Amino acid sequence: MSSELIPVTLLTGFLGSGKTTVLNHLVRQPELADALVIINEFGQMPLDHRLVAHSTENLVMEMSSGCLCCTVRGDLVKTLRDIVWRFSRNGQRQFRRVLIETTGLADPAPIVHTLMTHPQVASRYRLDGIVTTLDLATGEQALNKHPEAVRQAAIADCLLLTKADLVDDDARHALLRRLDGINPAAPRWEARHGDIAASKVLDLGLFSTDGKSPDVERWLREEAYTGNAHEHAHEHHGTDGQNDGHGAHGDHDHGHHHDVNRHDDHIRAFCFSIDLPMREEIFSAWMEVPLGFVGSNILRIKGILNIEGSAGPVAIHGVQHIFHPPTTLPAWPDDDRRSRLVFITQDVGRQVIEETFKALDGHLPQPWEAT
Ligand SMILES: Nc1nc2c(ncn2[C@@H]2O[C@H](COP(=O)(O)OP(=O)(O)OP(=O)(O)O)[C@@H](O)[C@H]2O)c(=O)[nH]1
Repeated sequence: MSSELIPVTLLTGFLGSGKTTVLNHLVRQPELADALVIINEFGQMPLDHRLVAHSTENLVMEMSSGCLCCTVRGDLVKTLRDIVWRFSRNGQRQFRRVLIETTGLADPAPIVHTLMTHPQVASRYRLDGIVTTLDLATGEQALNKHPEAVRQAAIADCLLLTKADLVDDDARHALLRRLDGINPAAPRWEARHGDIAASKVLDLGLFSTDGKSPDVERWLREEAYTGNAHEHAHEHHGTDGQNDGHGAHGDHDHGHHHDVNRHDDHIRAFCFSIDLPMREEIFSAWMEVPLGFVGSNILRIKGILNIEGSAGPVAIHGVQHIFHPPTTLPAWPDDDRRSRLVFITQDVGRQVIEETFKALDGHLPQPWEAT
């Protein structure tokens, strides 16, 4: 069962955005005393933690198939396999969760796919969440210049805004507004000199280590996607204390300048619902058709589905065109039995996805309306 797999947190973020500084703070906290950290072999900063393993990441990957995201990270598979016995004492595993720090330049998708699909990895681990650091001082520049910085932000389950000490409110607001377009649902927290509570970055998935029932509402946050790509509800849901980065962008000003070269102007974030239970074959075909065409342009999909004959909702979760094995949840979170899906894509509008569904099923999915 998914809740029994070892949770893995992926810490990603652009070069120099503060990943190692955050990691050093995290590992000092009791929640992470039994977390094993996998860091890149080339990382220069030492980590003061008893459970550390190293992995290699090839910065340049040559792909004959042309699909970078489908590269299986053989080195990571080996590391994830080996740590289970390397960090065992008297047959007892010494860690309960894993944190992986990626290199700043790497597209994290191959790592995500390795975690989700490699049989030896997926049978033992589950992706708990993708945490992306974004430097408040230079984040806008990184988003302008580097498409991988936009992708890292778009696929995040949680955004850590670092170097808050270096910026004024105007700069902070400008970056937050851009993030409304790139990733409207991920909670945002500010981290000064790496200071962030571990609880903010752990248990971001449907399952928590304490065995609580899945919190679908918090996980899906479809209400944050209402409206089109650049008209999201500015829904804030961080409440407690100094690291809450949400309060800072409560205005509804969408008057940012649209530069045609901005990578994030290609990002679309939307959601929709489907009223009637759907046949599993329809859903599978729907996923295959659009994904066959636009594969790597779909950055993130999450959803709960009402599949005919299934006792509970089926949770799906994909990064690009690779899906975590669907999980049937024990119960619906409320009386609403519609299937609900959220998408973050690059250059693929809602219409493309809707029309493909209509072609298979005969009617259009409905734009989501929060009830
Ligand atoms: N002023 C300030 N500096 C910070 C903060 N967080 C990190 N830094 C500095 O920013 C630099 C880069 O931080 P790292 O933690 O090494 O960033 P990284 O993302 O791990 O870097 P790479 O591994 O090279 O991608 C270091 O000099 C840190 O001391 C912060 O909140 N405020």
